[in-house]
Amino acid sequence: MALPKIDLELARQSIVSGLRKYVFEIAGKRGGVVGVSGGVDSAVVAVLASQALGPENVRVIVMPSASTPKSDIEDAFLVAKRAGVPEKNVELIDIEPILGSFDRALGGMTNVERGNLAARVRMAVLHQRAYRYGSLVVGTGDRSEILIGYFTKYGDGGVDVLPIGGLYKTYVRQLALHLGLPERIALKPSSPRLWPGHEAEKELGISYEVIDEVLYWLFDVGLEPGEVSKVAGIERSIVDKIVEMHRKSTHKREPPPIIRPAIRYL
Ligand SMILES: Nc1ncnc2c1ncn2[C@@H]1O[C@H](COP(=O)(O)OP(=O)(O)OC[C@H]2O[C@@H]([n+]3cccc(C(=O)O)c3)[C@H](O)[C@@H]2O)[C@@H](O)[C@H]1O
Ligand SMILES: Nc1ncnc2c1ncn2[C@@H]1O[C@H](COP(=O)(O)OP(=O)(O)OP(=O)(O)O)[C@@H](O)[C@H]1O
Ligand SMILES: [Mg+2]
Repeated sequence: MALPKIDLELARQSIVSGLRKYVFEIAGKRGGVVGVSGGVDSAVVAVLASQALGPENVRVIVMPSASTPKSDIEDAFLVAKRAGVPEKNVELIDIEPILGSFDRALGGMTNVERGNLAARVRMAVLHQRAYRYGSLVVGTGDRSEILIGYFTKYGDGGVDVLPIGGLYKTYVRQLALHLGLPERIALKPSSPRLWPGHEAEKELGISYEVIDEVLYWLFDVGLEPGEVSKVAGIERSIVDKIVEMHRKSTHKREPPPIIRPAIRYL
């Protein structure tokens, strides 16, 4: 069985009104800043942020590195246009020189170290811009990535609000089509592009179709792993791997534990 269908228009409306309320009323800010990559998550968030906050109150920052394909940069600009964000609010910031200076200062890095650093450099840029414009950093993490910990701690995880954090990747793709985004973007294979050729499903070793179905049975229905395997017809070892990804990434979803000192007032 595949994931059940959802009312996409209801999801859209509730995210738009929730985001508007959070940014303007609860946080008391003027707008939102979004890092747009050319991938589906940031495309959907850019459009929803524009609908929620007004296109003139949204800033789009495109931040390629050496491992970003040119076609992604073009898609990112197309997304900003489709979201109606005025050209003056769209910025291209090449992060390669910033990464280069870290490389020199740190004496070289592995692919993974450099990739996670790229995510943290983007986070730092987004917060600098957000502060300047009296805005919030609008995050692009989806429910699948959050539940399995597939994001860089204090990198793409270092955001102020998560409009699609309650939607599995499968639903984000459907919402992208519902919002009228091009199929090329809505159906683009998910890729963090943290190193050349880096693709999410290759690294994870499981497709999002399977991940989302397992997460649905575990977290929405509340079944045990053995039951999930039977109901979904998915090998037990795959279900266990997803459960393990969730368990091992608990620290990414929670604030750092404070080690409580023993205090005796004298
Ligand atoms: N048990 C524990 N309790 C508290 N903290 C713990 C910890 N274990 C590790 N840590 C800390 O966490 C750090 C490791 O976490 P982290 O730095 O995130 O590193 P890590 O989870 O190893 O790598 C990030 C993963 O997210 C993927 N990613 C990143 C960015 C974007 C996207 C995307 O989909 O676009 C995907 C990336 O491909 C990679 O698989 C360690 O350096 C350590 O500081
Ligand atoms: N080149 C980039 N320019 C601007 N922001 C980026 C860039 N690469 C990554 N980001 C930011 O990091 C986030 C995490 O990347 P991620 O790859 O998970 O999202 P995505 O590309 O929008 O969608 P998908 O996960 O399907 O690839 C992006 O949504 C975006 O906010
Ligand atoms: Mg991507």
